[in-house]
Amino acid sequence: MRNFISYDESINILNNLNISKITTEKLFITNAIGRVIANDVIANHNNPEFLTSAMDGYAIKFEDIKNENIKIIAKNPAGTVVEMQVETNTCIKTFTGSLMPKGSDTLVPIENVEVTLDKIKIIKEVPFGFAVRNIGEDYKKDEVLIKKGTIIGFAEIGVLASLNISQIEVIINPIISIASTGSEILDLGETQTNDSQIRSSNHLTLEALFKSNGANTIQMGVVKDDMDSITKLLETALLKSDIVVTTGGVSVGDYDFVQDVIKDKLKAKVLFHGVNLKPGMHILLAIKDNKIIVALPGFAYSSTVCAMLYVLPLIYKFRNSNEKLPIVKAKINQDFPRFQAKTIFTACNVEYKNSEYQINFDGKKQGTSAILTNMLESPALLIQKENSENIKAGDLVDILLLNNLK
Ligand SMILES: Nc1nc2c(c(=O)[nH]1)N[C@H]1C(S)=C(S)[C@@H](COP(=O)(O)OP(=O)(O)OC[C@H]3O[C@@H](n4cnc5c(N)ncnc54)[C@H](O)[C@@H]3O)O[C@H]1N2
Ligand code: MOO
Repeated sequence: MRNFISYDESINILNNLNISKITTEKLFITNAIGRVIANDVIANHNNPEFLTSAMDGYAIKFEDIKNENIKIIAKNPAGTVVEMQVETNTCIKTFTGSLMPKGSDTLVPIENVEVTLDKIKIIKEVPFGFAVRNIGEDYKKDEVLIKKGTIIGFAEIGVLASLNISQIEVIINPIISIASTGSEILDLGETQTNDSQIRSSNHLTLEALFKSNGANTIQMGVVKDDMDSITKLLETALLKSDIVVTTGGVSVGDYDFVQDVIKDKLKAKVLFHGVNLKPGMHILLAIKDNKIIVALPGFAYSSTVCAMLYVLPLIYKFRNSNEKLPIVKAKINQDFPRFQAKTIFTACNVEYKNSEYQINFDGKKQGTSAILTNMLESPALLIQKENSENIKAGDLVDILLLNNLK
């Protein structure tokens, strides 16, 4: 008899896995978008380095703010360093991005002055230090600007560029091989020869999910319920990848061979097979030659949910990143009793309204774990833990935001 462990225990086992192989490569910054940075990025200068004008106007000494007769002694375009110094009764015309001239402390915008020949009269006062960007306004020397483990996006690229860093060291993404098993499943374009055959969606759903969440994927396609074919496929996949993910063949049927291949043919170390979880109770996690095998159930909703719960955290581990599954609180619109003594993930709709996430089940189909269409549009998964209370309308519940994983 199979020993079903709790969901929390299965996640603990996953979290305790040691990933020895974390390797890095150097990339030009815009080729590193979506990758995880391997080291902290520390500012080697203040930005700006000098007092800098934030508007077009006249650099003055603040003591002259009520002076109606200030002489313009020079112009100070951005990109130049003006030699002259602002003294009492004088100003220097200064532009956005120009350094503030020596002696000045305040910038009076063009709109606030009347100019007559080479003199200005301030018609609208500004406070001391107006429109002057302080040294280190954006960042200070020695500040940690980007922490290791961060995923590189547009803001990181901009900050790296401002530091004159063209190449960065990033973690090499894990390689995941994906295969779907089942004698009834057909790959795209394969000719259907009898009514029991269905199109395989799992191998492509998972490829998409893993690719958009930081893995390199090897698509192994579909394989029939045949011990030798499954063994060969897994052996090849293990050679090429860090993680192998299969779907189907892990339940109790006569043709559920994936579990037998993993246990008896490959003699992999099984960490668990069976979790008190809905969907995905038959999930199997094993290790073979330091490679991880995740055998997911065949149903489309089950395999997708389990891939999110177990494989995405493995990707985060391999990338040494600070990513986490996007679990947030939401207000539920109806009572929701827990119908099984399991941890249950139920598809719902989510929207952000009145400063909170709100969920409902409008249009969600009920039936088996085969229903993948419940994950279309604006989906989330309601999480009910194994020993949680029945949920009441208006309660704040935990949900997993699915569109953040697209
Ligand atoms: N007597 C029992 N029967 C079942 C149990 C059980 O405990 N006792 N568990 C049920 C649950 S829960 C699940 S989940 C499934 C898991 O079974 P398998 O992992 O062995 O998966 P299969 O039997 O191969 O397939 C299940 C279902 O999914 C369809 N499928 C398979 N592959 C794909 C694919 N690539 N794309 C789309 N759909 C796929 C397949 O046709 C089946 O309908 O077992 C239950 N039975
Ligand atoms: O545990 Mo199965 O994956 O619900 O349908």
